[in-house]
Amino acid sequence: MKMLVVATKNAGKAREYRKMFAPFDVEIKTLADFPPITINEDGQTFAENALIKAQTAVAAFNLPVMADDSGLVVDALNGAPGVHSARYAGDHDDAANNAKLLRELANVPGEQRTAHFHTTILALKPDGAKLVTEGRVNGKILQKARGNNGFGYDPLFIPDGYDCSMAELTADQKNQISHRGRALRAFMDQFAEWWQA
Ligand SMILES: O=c1nc[nH]c2c1ncn2[C@H]1C[C@H](O)[C@@H](COP(=O)(O)OP(=O)(O)OP(=O)(O)O)O1
Ligand SMILES: [Mg+2]
Repeated sequence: MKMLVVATKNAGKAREYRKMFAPFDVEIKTLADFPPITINEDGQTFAENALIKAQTAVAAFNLPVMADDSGLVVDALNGAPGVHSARYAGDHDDAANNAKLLRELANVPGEQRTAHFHTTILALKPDGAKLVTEGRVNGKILQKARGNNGFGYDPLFIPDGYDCSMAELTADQKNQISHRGRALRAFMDQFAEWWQA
């Protein structure tokens, strides 16, 4: 069976990838399955950070790697938190990040609270072959958190066309519409060709 390392330390992402890869003939490992490595996510874009994650992991493990750099882009905040989503409030703390987002948007009325989630997936083989796909989902930022599923900013994000938050969807429902689900479907369309190349 093909073995692919998903270069993430995020348990929420790892859970989503394991579920989405389940129908395919691919064994998924994550960084939790290997001795710890340090990844400096100092890129200016999602694509740069995804490349940094993938290159660091390929150099450490000499295995095919897939990295995910993602985040929340809020129009009224000129695109913040964007590539800084994970450390928006200082350290990697979802509750603190959500609280800061609500504070920053305190005076922004409902119709101006538009936002989207973005994911760039970048896969890299030790021979340098690359595969890059992207996905996004548009929505709005709620005034108050709702729901307990998912992770990160999900309790504050209401996808367009829905009247529940991303954290009130089941895992399957979220994967059907999410930035990550869309990026992964585009990825799987090209996966076999990339793997064999
Ligand atoms: O579906 C999502 N639902 C809610 N929030 C999300 C989602 N997807 C990304 N996010 C947020 C979480 C984190 O604040 C940031 C990702 O940052 P990002 O650097 O890509 O991931 P991370 O540091 O958590 O794990 P890692 O870099 O090891 O993959 O955007
Ligand atoms: Mg990160």
